[in-house]
Amino acid sequence: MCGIVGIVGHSPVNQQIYDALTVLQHRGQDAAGIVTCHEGELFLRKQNGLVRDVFQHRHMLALKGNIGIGHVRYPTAGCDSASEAQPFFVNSPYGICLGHNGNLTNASELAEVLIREDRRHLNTSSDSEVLLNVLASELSQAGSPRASVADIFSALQAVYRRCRGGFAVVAMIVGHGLVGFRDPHGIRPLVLGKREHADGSEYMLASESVALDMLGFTRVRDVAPGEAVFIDEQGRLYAQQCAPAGTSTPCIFEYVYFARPDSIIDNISVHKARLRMGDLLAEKIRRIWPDHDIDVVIPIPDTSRTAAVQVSQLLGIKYREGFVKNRYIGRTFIMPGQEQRAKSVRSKLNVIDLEFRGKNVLLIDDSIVRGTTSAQIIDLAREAGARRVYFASAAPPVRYPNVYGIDMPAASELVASGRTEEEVARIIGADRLIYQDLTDLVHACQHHDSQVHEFDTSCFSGEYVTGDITPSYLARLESERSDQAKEKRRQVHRHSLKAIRAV
Ligand SMILES: O=P(O)(O)OC[C@H]1O[C@H](OP(=O)(O)OP(=O)(O)O)[C@H](O)[C@@H]1O
Ligand SMILES: NC(=O)CC[C@H](N)C(=O)O
Ligand SMILES: [Mg+2]
Repeated sequence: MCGIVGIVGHSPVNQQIYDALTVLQHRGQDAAGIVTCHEGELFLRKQNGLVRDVFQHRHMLALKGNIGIGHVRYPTAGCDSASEAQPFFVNSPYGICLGHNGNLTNASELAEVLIREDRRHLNTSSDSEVLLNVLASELSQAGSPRASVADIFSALQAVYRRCRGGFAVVAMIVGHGLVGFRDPHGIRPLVLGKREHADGSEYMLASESVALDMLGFTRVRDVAPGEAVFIDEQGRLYAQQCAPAGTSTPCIFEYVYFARPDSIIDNISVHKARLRMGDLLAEKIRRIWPDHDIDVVIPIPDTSRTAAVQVSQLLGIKYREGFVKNRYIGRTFIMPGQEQRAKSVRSKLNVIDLEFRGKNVLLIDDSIVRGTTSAQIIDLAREAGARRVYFASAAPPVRYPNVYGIDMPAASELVASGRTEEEVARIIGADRLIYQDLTDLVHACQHHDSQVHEFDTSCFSGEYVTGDITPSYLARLESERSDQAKEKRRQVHRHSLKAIRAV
């Protein structure tokens, strides 16, 4: 899940985009990039690493201009090399830069057509580079020295006809303006904000509203599924529905784990959704286990805290912080390899023994995906002297791959895939395991003014809203993107780099 941001302002945007990326850092820790434009010239800095490491003072000074876009990356396609950091750039037509959150499900077919028919060159295996080239190819049909707003929207209509999958995009056309668009199902989030300046209105697009809050922009609305917006350099906003409005099905995993709790996505407060997840989980525990013997509810920091507070309150059991998190270690789940993920859990979390000693503890997490966190945490709780260790997940079992921008490509790596809840409990070592029901999760995220009635629940249900996901697609994805396949590619990459240096 990447984070994207774009700003058209009346003063330099470099620091503002940097600040926005720091609050979107939880969406991608592998690479970061910013591109700005000043008097028709582009300034780009991108590299692997966290925002604070990628941009030094000298880079910031060089990022001139009142318009720009930024990206933090968590790879879901291609590889994790710096060459695939975003934003991407193509010089023809007009000069276009693009940052993408999501995953195209027909990227390889598109790449073939781009090379064979559109005569375009692709330099990486990134699906985002494919998306940029589809946009460039369609925009080159405009045929005029400067694309009109109508040309931009008609190019986007063609992009929607060609591209499948999940995508929220910010793009910048040199000397012209900022484009934002979102896939026809609205799987990936994109929100529009506005701020008044002495010289006129300023606009911002971002993955999450928290980035608007930080910069003093007011949340105007979410970009609608299949809609495109264009803001020219003078600060005029244009919007058009470019793909037939389908059913809006935002990714439910944003509410479970990805988004910050202080964000509002599709008019749904992530914080409130997580509170309701806690309420419904507590109700289920009460229903199926009325004579439980839980002494204390303990969250697994960070994301599960909101739900855990509610579980404790509704069950009338005390809440205790039993794990202390090292604030300098990032999110484990979005780290690239299993070895790194497993090591990080232990170095990230430590126990306060006295909260466990002699007690029956109920540990709460927002989700169990590979089981990396839960298995280690349960061991820690036992070592700390817990009598019984129960575990509850605020989300249902994750049994199916995600193909829309979350890197869960291989069913075989998901601890609940093909297993019953009892089997998962045995594997992670829990005395009892309780999962949220999917209908309850959906209820927790819905509310009457949100205008969202359905969600992309594919990793829980195996139902893919784009309708193009076949067993052979999933088999190919697994063979290309499992941890094992990625590690093999990294080795080859390392060797090839050595070979180049040796020459
Ligand atoms: O079953 P797993 O494969 O371990 O994945 C699930 C865990 O990963 C995430 O935590 P993470 O450390 O990434 O982030 P957080 O600090 O926001 O909870 C999530 O909150 C779960 O704790
Ligand atoms: N997590 C994402 O949104 C990833 C975007 C894009 N597919 C990439 O791998 O760079
Ligand atoms: Mg966690």
